[in-house]
Amino acid sequence: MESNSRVARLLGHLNPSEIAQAGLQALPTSAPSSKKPRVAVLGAAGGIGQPLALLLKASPLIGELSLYDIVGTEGVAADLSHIDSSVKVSSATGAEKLSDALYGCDLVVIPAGVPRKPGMTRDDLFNINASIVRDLCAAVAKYCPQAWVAIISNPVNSTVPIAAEVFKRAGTYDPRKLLGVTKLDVLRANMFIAEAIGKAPESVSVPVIGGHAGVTILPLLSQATPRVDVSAEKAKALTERIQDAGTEVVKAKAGKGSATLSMAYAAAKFAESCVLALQGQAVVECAYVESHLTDLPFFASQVRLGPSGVEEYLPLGRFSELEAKGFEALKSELRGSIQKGIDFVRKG
Ligand SMILES: NC(=O)c1ccc[n+]([C@@H]2O[C@H](COP(=O)([O-])OP(=O)(O)OC[C@H]3O[C@@H](n4cnc5c(N)ncnc54)[C@H](O)[C@@H]3O)[C@@H](O)[C@H]2O)c1
Ligand SMILES: O=C(O)C[C@H](O)C(=O)O
Repeated sequence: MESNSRVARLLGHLNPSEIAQAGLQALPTSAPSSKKPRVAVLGAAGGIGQPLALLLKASPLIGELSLYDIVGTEGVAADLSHIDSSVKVSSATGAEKLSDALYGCDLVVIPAGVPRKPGMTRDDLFNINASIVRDLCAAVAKYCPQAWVAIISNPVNSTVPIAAEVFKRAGTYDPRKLLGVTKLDVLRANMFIAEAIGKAPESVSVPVIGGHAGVTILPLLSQATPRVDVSAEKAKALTERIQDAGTEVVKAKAGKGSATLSMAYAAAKFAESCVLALQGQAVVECAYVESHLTDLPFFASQVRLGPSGVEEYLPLGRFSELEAKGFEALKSELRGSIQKGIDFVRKG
């Protein structure tokens, strides 16, 4: 699996004809599946979990929705099960029922864990959320080792490396199927830029790279569609607003948690992209994944998803001066957060 993972990363830099010219063989890709998938939400009774479950229950792409939490799952499932959509809803509560929740899942979405309060950083959540993600991923490795795993729980910069280590230990690690969810950063970038340039948000697309915390969130305004023609000062202000957007919500909620509704929307869209990819469509998303695009072992960038998971890493492209500075500035924090996650599993 490890050598597969290295080849996958190498192949991520090459297009199919370069792969052929180099005499390399692409990794075996999974066949697309026509079956509507079974999707699990772990942390389904929470602030994100509930609206996410609602959006997935309403999705025509999902076959079964498996809801899991340590408390309150049955009520959420009973409520959702009255909605007249074909998605079958099941629920499981407590660690002894986790296996029931995970069996047969194609995609596992994890928003389990505590959210920030004003004055906290995402890293302040590490002490509680690291072990939650570790234990849930250990169960994924046991009960649905083939599933794609999308991690929302913060600090994402560390929880994704934690999940990778857990899967490596279990011998089930496939880096193409482990995705840190950074789509909310993209939605925010699209929205704030749309407001700034007077365009419809639906027509705006801004790649966001790096990680998911403060300065590690790096929106690439210079690569946005349509072109963003603003002063350097305005570009800096917009970049900082996107980087601080999570904190903006934490402050506004004044002790009652962090972004839940926008996150649920972002996660539902992301989950649908994963499902479309599983079914054979090529979909491009920004996600925080194991990567060799930079010298950081995990990095968020645009990736092309297909039936096997991440099938191509899109190039980072040319940076503006502001972005080049931002890229240098994010490296040490992101590297530290990645190492903290790895050490938690290796030394913990
Ligand atoms: N990636 C992102 O962009 C992003 C955005 C917003 C929030 N988040 C993060 O998502 C996480 C959840 O946020 P929230 O607002 O939904 O919090 P919440 O407290 O409202 O909900 C969390 C849920 O997780 C459950 N839970 C706790 N331990 C569990 C376990 N071992 N197994 C299963 N479920 C468990 C809780 O019972 C609760 O229902 C936080 O860590 C938050 O920082 C990430
Ligand atoms: O800011 C937070 O703590 C939650 C989330 O990471 C966000 O970006 O909204």
